[in-house]
Amino acid sequence: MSEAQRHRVVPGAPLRRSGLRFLKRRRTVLARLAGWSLVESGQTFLFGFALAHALDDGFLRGSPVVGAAWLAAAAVCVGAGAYGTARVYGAVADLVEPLRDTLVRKVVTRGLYAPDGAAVSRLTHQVEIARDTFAGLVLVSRSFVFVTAGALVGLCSLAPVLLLLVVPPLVLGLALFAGALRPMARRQETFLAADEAIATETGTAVGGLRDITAAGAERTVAAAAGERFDAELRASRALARWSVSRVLALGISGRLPIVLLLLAAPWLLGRGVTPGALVGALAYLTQSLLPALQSLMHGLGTAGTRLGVVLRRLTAEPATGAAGAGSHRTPRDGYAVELTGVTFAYGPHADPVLRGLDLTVPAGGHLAVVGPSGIGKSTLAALVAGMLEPGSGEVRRPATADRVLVPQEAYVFSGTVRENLAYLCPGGRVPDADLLAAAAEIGAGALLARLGGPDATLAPAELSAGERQLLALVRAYLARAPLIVLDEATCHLDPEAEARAERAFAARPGGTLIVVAHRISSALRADRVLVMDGTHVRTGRHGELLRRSALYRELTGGWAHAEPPAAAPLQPALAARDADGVDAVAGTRLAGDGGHVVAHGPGRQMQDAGDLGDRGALGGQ
Ligand SMILES: Nc1ncnc2c1ncn2[C@@H]1O[C@H](COP(=O)(O)OP(=O)(O)OP(=O)(O)O)[C@@H](O)[C@H]1O
Repeated sequence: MSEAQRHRVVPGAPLRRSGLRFLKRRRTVLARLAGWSLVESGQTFLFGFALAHALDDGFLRGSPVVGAAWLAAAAVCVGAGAYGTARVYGAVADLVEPLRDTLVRKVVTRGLYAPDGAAVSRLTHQVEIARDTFAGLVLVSRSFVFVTAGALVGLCSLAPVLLLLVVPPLVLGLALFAGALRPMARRQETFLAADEAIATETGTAVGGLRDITAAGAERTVAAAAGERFDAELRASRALARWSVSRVLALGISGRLPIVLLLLAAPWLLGRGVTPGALVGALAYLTQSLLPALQSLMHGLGTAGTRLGVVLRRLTAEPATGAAGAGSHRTPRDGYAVELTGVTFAYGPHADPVLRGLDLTVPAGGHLAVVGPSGIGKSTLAALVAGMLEPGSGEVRRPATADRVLVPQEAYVFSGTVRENLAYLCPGGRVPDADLLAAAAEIGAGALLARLGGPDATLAPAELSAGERQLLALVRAYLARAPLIVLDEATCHLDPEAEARAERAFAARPGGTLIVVAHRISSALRADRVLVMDGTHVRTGRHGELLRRSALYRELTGGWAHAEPPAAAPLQPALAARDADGVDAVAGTRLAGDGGHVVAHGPGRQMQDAGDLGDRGALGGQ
């Protein structure tokens, strides 16, 4: 599936709007860029002007010293222009780097909600393409504007009549180019999509060569690949046809004025235009205007289209119906998450991490997931949050906007505290009062004050891992998503801070909380605990599990009573197995459900419990 198919392509208008917003917010940088460009373009103006005066006032009048002085003045201006160019690059960097940050943020966010194999590639490759292309476009279009202005002012100062020969073809050629830009962009986009389709098709074929040969499918695969190549050929021909218009536009706007100037030279000389002015005008046209037009038309025609395509893809929403967000059924009324017969393995030949797992979490529930290291807790969290899709079975989860996963590694980016915290809020905005209240609830009030409040700028590298986690927790809290999944998201906090944050999430009215526990105290706070041990899953209340699950007793440090040390970190991998009432079959099974969560193995009828409390295992055991 190509990128274009995998993601809903955003029409051009929203992209343009966000582009304009991006530029509006950077008015100061743009002003600086314009200022240095003006310095740089001074040399354009002086180049033809000084040449004309060097001839008319100097060399043609037999005063070589005057002529040389004019040329020297032009040379000084070249030095000033070079200084301006150097500063221009600095300003361009200030414009381009924030774009890169914005795109990385978008891609990372989308990667969290709808990851696919190309997410990393988009991040590293396409963001770099976007940044470089954007920088190139800024340089080229800015240079065109200032060089053209410099040349036209120069022509006017030499003899206003010269503009009659230059401006009409220039405008006509630019209009032709502007008209062809959109159809050309569409052809370019089709070409890129066809190119990608070839890469995908051949990549798949190469990866499955053995299977193709074994199945005798060589002809079929070759025919499919052939179709892709034909499609690319058609796309490249269409693109080539439209590229002719670019050559035509360049000819009219850049080369026709030179021809007109030469043809009209006798007439111009007869109307008082000096030979020096003619030479100066020729210099403007050949040395400034034509190269600037060439760069502009090449830059906008190719790089501009490329930038448009890359930006649309980077900012596109995942397509409904594709793998990832959007293609799922939401849970039935009263439930936050429902897993039915879920099997998941990392790769086609790997052993499943989860096999036939059934699990329901009611809306408003608070579930803690415990188990030895590497048993599949994070995998379960990722399946619940929609970061992974099951190999078989079904996960019913809330829509993308209604669920938030907070991973162990907290993501904090350069920007203000407010930008970081409001990041998951609609429009990236939240009233300060809400922001401060959320921070206080989570226990990040002191941190916020120490950082300097919502407007302070964050330097992520200077924050400790715990501070980053606190910020990520506040961000998740502010998102007001009904389902929050904390995957060891508090592991760098001390037990008290962890307890405060978890309680804040659990106390949200109607909010569902799933916590992959780092310390056993997280299990004590939950309504229900899910114990994973690879072959079995047990759920129940803490006290009940202490009685019924040897593994749980091991994990809680061997405490047989209902109150183990609250802050004890969970023990690492254990070989313990539940001894009571467990199937020998490798598969998850219901054991000791207490009501809010149901987990059982394949072949069992799904049972959704009311609160059975200590009445023990559900029927069917
Ligand atoms: N991206 C991956 N590719 C391949 N295998 C993976 C991947 N992520 C996890 N695994 C494997 O899947 C199994 C379950 O991993 P998971 O991270 O879900 O366990 P966990 O219980 O959360 O462990 P921990 O408590 O150490 O975080 C482990 O054997 C792990 O090595």
